[in-house]
Amino acid sequence: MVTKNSALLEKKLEQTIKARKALETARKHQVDVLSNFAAKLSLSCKGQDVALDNQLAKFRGVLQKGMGFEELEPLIESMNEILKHQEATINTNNRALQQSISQAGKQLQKIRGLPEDGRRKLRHLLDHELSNINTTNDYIPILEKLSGIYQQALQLKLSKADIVSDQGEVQQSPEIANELLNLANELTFDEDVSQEVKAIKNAISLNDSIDSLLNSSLNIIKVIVKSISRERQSAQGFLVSLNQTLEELNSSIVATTKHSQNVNKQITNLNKQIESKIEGLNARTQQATSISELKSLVDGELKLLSQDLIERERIESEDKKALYESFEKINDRINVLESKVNTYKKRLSEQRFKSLLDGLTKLPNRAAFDDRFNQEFHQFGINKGDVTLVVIDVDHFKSINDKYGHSAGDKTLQVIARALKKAIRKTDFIARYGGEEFVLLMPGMHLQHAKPPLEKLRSVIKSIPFKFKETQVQITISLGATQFKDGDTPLAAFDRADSALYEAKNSGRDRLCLRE
Ligand SMILES: Nc1nc2c(ncn2[C@@H]2O[C@H](COP(=O)(O)OP(=O)(O)OP(=O)(O)O)[C@@H](O)[C@H]2O)c(=O)[nH]1
Repeated sequence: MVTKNSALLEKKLEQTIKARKALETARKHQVDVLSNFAAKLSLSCKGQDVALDNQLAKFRGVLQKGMGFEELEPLIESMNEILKHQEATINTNNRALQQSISQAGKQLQKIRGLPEDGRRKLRHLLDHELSNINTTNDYIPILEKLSGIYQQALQLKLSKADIVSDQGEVQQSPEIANELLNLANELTFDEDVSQEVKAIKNAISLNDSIDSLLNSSLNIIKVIVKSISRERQSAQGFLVSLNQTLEELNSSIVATTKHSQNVNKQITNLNKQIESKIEGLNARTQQATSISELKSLVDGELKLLSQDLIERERIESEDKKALYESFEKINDRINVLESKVNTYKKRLSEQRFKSLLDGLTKLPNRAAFDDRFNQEFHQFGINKGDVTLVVIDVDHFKSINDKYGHSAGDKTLQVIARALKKAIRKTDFIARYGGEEFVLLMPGMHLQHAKPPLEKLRSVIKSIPFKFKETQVQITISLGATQFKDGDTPLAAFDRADSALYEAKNSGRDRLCLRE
């Protein structure tokens, strides 16, 4: 019985030992997996904090040796302490990162001419994505997007600035060439500089290397200096002749005054003479004793008196004649003066008119547009009437220049300008903003109502039968429109129309886009 019991006990013991071994093996496996995992996890935390790195290295060493929990516990405690600080540091860093991303984004928003899709992405990123961040990793896609938009902006800037090759030599700069062309377009002081300006424009469009552009800039400055000095000479000439005429006028008046003073003296003397003769006659008539004596006395004195009176009349009539002649002369000189002043006034007003007119298309230029734009904006501030603003840009205009020459490009701009002017209302205002860009102001026109006439404008241009070098060419325009709204600034309104134009360009050109 005892043997049977002990055999049973032995068997149970064996089973228990086996179960315990299986449990230990499973436990060891679990501890190995966990240790491995903890070691990997600790490696991924590496690099955040030196003290934490040291503790983690020790931690991994202890795990590798398979030491007990007693050795791990103090390490875990000190790492916990470090991690607590680490969390606070990460939070502060994240806040700083968020702030700097937001600042960088706002800075980017200020860049003019950023493509519309970049501008939209940026707005979404700043208004929504940036405020929905929970972990540091969430910043990564945002930073990627931001760096993409930065690249776009950088490209935009680079295309505007000088591009220097790896070898250090300055290459082409199409944007500067554009600006110079616009400047050259405004040089329309006198007919005789128009040929020079034409030659400069040709040079700019044929070669936009920095050296050649510098040369063209120099030539533009020379034309300006020449026109200014001619203008100054002409102003000086006018002042000299004005002065001369005034001097002549003055000496005429002085001579006339002197003459009149002389005549006055002569007449006063004669009057005195006549008076004393009358007095003498009076005294002698009282002494006369007979009629015959009285008669001969009066006869003699009257003869003398009448001679004096005739003399006085002669002097007076000569004086009148001299005065009349002198006034005639003065009048002539005043007339000459007046006509000189009028000629100069006319020239000045022509100059002002010309300086507000684009030389090539004869449409108002950018300066004229700025004047009118500010005026309309001011008016809008007072009466809040509808004003639609449209920016119009000729599509692929560069290729016209490239394929058919700059003169063909010029002619195209003239034809388009004429067609645009013809197609708008009398109350609208169109100007050449620069290059192949036009701006249109439509006072009293609501943006939605502007759609049909603007679509018509687009199709009018599209249907012009351009022909270059025997080739029929269709030219299209893209339009971006907006309207003034409360709280606007001229710049904000213009930017809206401009970004609507970008949208029209980016979505295929030959179209109108509206931006409320
Ligand atoms: N003939 C001529 N060309 C001009 C004048 N002013 C600017 N340009 C040219 O206009 C072209 C404008 O080109 P881009 O700004 O690249 O635009 P685009 O070719 O019209 O293309 P999209 O606007 O993108 O459709 C440049 O080649 C300028 O040299 C001008 O007065 N006369």
